[in-house]
Amino acid sequence: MKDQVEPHVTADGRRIGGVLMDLRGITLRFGGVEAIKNISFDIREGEIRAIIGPNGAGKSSMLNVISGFYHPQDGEVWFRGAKRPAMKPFQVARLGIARTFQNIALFDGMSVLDNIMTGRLTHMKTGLLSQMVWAGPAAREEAENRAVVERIIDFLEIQAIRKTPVGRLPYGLKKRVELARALAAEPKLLLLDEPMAGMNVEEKEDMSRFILDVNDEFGTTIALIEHDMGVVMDLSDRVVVMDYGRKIGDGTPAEIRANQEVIDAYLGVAHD
Ligand SMILES: Nc1ncnc2c1ncn2[C@@H]1O[C@H](COP(=O)(O)OP(=O)(O)OP(=O)(O)O)[C@@H](O)[C@H]1O
Repeated sequence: MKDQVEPHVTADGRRIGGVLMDLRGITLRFGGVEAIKNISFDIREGEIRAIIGPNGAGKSSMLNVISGFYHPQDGEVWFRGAKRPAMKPFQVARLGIARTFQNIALFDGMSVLDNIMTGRLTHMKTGLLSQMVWAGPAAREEAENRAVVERIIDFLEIQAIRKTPVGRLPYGLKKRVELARALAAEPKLLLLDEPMAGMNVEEKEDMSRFILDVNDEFGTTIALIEHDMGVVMDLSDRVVVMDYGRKIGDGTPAEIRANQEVIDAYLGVAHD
């Protein structure tokens, strides 16, 4: 379906724009293991893009290339029309790419609010010292940061737990706080590493709704890895399928469902 890769408005009224991230011929090796084999695909502005594949296919490695945790031996990463040089993850974050992790990475002893505030660090310009003495620019910046965070807390419906230490929260809410922290960075591209892993049906429904709302309301482009096939097919505009480090499918959920190589490699095989 050629028209799906041109800028267009989706059936539900969302605007999909030009290429935001372009991965060109990415190859990543760990010693003798080729985790990613010459893979190319793009992520378009405003879309929800899924990366799927059986265990060990190379999905996490690909997400780690996108977020700057891994540097591919071959290939190019283009972001917002420019070739991205090898960067440290915090530099990639400053470009406007935020992520969540497969295993929740929050500070258990800190409140929900403070955890989400850490997501603003990439935006902070004033030094720690001026923040401590509450000097003018620092106070203004703090107020701006608080405003962004408060909006996200409202949006994700976590007002009631804002003061609660994260360690005391049930799993589904921790995942939501992690999403909130990533959103606090106001990313152009949000990377979600198995956002539904370990969730019950109700929690999955909530998380799906929030992902769709974030994309719709903030216009955030989202790339996600997810094992739950129903969720992937419902949420995504386009899906990349990996198997043994290769790309074996790339298209709309309907195209992926009809792709024989994908069915053989993945969909027909019970997972987990
Ligand atoms: N840090 C590493 N060092 C060595 N080998 C690695 C490393 N990370 C991944 N690999 C290997 O690269 C391949 C792809 O792994 P990766 O974790 O990216 O797959 P995945 O599709 O995310 O799998 P899963 O669904 O199980 O999380 C595997 O063979 C894995 O063993």
